[in-house]
Amino acid sequence: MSPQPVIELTIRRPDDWHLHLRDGGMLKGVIGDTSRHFARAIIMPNLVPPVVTTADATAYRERIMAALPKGDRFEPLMTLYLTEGTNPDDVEAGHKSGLIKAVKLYPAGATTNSHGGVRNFENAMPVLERMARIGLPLCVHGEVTTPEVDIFDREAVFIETVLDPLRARLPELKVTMEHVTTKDGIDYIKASEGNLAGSITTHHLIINRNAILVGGIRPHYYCLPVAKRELHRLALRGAATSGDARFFLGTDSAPHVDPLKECACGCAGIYTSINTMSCLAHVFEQENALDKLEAFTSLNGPAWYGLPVNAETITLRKQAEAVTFPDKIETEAGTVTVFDPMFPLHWAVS
Ligand SMILES: NC(=O)N[C@@H](CC(=O)O)C(=O)O
Ligand SMILES: [Zn+2]
Ligand SMILES: [Zn+2]
Repeated sequence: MSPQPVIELTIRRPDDWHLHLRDGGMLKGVIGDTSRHFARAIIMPNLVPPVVTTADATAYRERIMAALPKGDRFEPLMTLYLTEGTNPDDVEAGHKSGLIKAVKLYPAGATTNSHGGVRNFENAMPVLERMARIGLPLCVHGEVTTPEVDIFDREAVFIETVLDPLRARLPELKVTMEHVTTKDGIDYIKASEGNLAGSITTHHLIINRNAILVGGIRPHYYCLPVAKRELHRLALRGAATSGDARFFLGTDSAPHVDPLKECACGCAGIYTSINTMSCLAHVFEQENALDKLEAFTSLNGPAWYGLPVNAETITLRKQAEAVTFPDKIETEAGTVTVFDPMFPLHWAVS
């Protein structure tokens, strides 16, 4: 028998444009899984209490750097959590200092730790106007929270009733639609004239909503926005593997300890930092688009955020034996279940 051909792919070192690192023992337990492969990441500010001011972000950045494994090089790109009381001058000063790379909009009640988010958008307009003026991107969790709107429709309704009117009012504002999960979101971004881009997670390229509900309720596939129908997954895959510069990776890796996932009211979030690059190589190979992986993970994001691409590279190698990842990782905060893509992975990062 002839040996299996080795397929190798060298790409610029990737970045993660949407990441939850948490704090304390969880931060220490998960950061190495990101810094192993990724050079930079947009750090989500939904801590308890949230990262609201430039001073909060400065202190959080220091805690992240202190938790980084020795010898790893990693740059956290800090964000601020938009509240109705956010001070535009503080945002501008944080941006000018180089610390703040984006401001994050959570509609109040939309997701984990979003109760301090925005209820009345009028109250956030002064900050949004300032951001439009200084070119600071707004990252949005794009879901409405209206109880009458079905959870599977919340992204589409957000685009129509919140995002589109906001963009019409502030055309200069740069908006990143975070973790796009629907064909509606993909089509909206593709139809935009500019100032709009979208991040796509690893898991939404792999699972549809069956993963959560078929054969039993599976809390480790529950995240927000919730995974949608197959047609939406296919639209996401098409966009991610197209090379279109408006789409880039934001893993939304969102660790919660198992007891908070496996209970009567489980938290939303999927932990993918550790096996994301292997999963993505698999997906891009399935789509015959390995030549577009670098654009998605390493080129389109920096271009959107106005940052240089990474000088270093990583090499992905396809091997005959499956690459194994732990089912769970142990952190000082507790055990975290790792995303199971439900197929064997053969791509290893060397
Ligand atoms: N994606 C998730 O399901 N959860 C995120 C919040 C978020 O990104 O909406 C979290 O912080 O746990
Ligand atoms: Zn979100
Ligand atoms: Zn997130």
